[in-house]
Amino acid sequence: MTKLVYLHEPGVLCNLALRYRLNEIYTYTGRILIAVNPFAKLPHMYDMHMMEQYRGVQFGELSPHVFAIADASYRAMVSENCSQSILVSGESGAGKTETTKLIMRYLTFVGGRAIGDIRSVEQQVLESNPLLEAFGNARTVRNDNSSRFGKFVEIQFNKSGRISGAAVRTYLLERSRVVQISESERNYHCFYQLCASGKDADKYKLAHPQNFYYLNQSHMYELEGVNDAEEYLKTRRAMDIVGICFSDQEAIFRIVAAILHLGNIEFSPGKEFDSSVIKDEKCKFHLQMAADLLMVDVNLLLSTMCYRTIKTPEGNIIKAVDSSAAVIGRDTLAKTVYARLFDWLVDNINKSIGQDMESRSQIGVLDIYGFECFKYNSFEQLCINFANEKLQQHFNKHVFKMEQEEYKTEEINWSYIDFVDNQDILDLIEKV
Ligand SMILES: Nc1ncnc2c1ncn2[C@@H]1O[C@H](COP(=O)(O)OP(=O)(O)OP(=O)(O)O)[C@@H](O)[C@H]1O
Repeated sequence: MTKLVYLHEPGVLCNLALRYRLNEIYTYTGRILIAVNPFAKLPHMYDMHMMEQYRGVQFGELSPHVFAIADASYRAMVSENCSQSILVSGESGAGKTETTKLIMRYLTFVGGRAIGDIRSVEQQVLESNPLLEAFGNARTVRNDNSSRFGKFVEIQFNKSGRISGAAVRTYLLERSRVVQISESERNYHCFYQLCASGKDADKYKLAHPQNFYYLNQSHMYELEGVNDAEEYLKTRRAMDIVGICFSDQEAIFRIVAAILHLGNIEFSPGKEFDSSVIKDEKCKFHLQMAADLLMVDVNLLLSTMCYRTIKTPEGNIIKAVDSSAAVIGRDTLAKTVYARLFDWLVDNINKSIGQDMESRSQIGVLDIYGFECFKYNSFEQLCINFANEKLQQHFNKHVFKMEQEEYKTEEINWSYIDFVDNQDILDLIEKV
């Protein structure tokens, strides 16, 4: 890209389109790799032979490839003894998650664990994917399996450059999706999986998703080529693999079911001004189910939604709230419980993969949503766009400065993947 005479948007797009037509999905802009989603399986691009070809080769010598980025990152870590990060950014459906998996595959290839290890870290991280996807992925208008959270996978290495552990950190789970979905989209996969699970669904008094408010705001219930009942079994298997015991698995799905029942609780105005009561018998049933599944007192659960506590220096004042505030309380509870469940799952996955607290250095792969702009944008879009802006500023500062010196290019904003000092990324994430 840097060899273009005029580096402007039409030139960049034309170059990408021409290369794409020649089946060249990767293009460099200096040290940054642009990947165009092929939406087709290209096994020859990622096989063992290809990995062998890129191993240890000077960056830029071979055709642009995601393996070249991973290799340069690995070599920089070994030779400079400094942790690295690879940032994978782009809009929804661009191919970030697939790219992350390819990077991990390559890193395991060059830095595979010592002989004797039964399961590689890549295997372990990949095996935990169905679980993360069941609880953190959903159908959007752009992608049937869109990750609704950011992910930072840290691959840890010992002093001989061998993988010694890994950890997955997640950011910005889209909590609002639990209680609100747009037309043609779905809530998180786990809800539909549980509804389709047969005996387990009966146990928790669940039925078709159209019966639950948190699922029926959009009329999209099924995904093409996906059987939710089978996916449920896969999620259960993934839980077995990461060592979540049967009773914890039961607790997880009790919480998922409780959230669906919570969503069906409606309120009517109470007798007193600005107060609310539960609407009818049907809602009472869902309230009782939610309380039973969460193992909490039913009256206490109701009062957490219909009342609020104001803390004053003189003590707490308990005040009734109107029915619309009670709905907000209900939704907040559902979102918080779900987000905590997700964090708990991530913790368990990390325990199962095993971290090396004494690792010499690490390569972090950040897979994070790109800029978003919808008809209605919420606080989440602000956070996502802010995070992207900060990351881009960082790259513009560190990477483009270097390139400008080298190639005299102008600053452009683009989706990129690249490697930088790992500590910078960690500091940045903390700030964001
Ligand atoms: N390198 C690739 N080769 C073949 N297919 C790909 C590749 N990258 C992406 N795809 C296809 O594109 C789809 C979407 O990719 P992916 O889920 O990685 O996007 P994403 O950027 O992570 O999206 P989101 O932000 O919504 O999670 C994949 O399911 C896959 O079919």
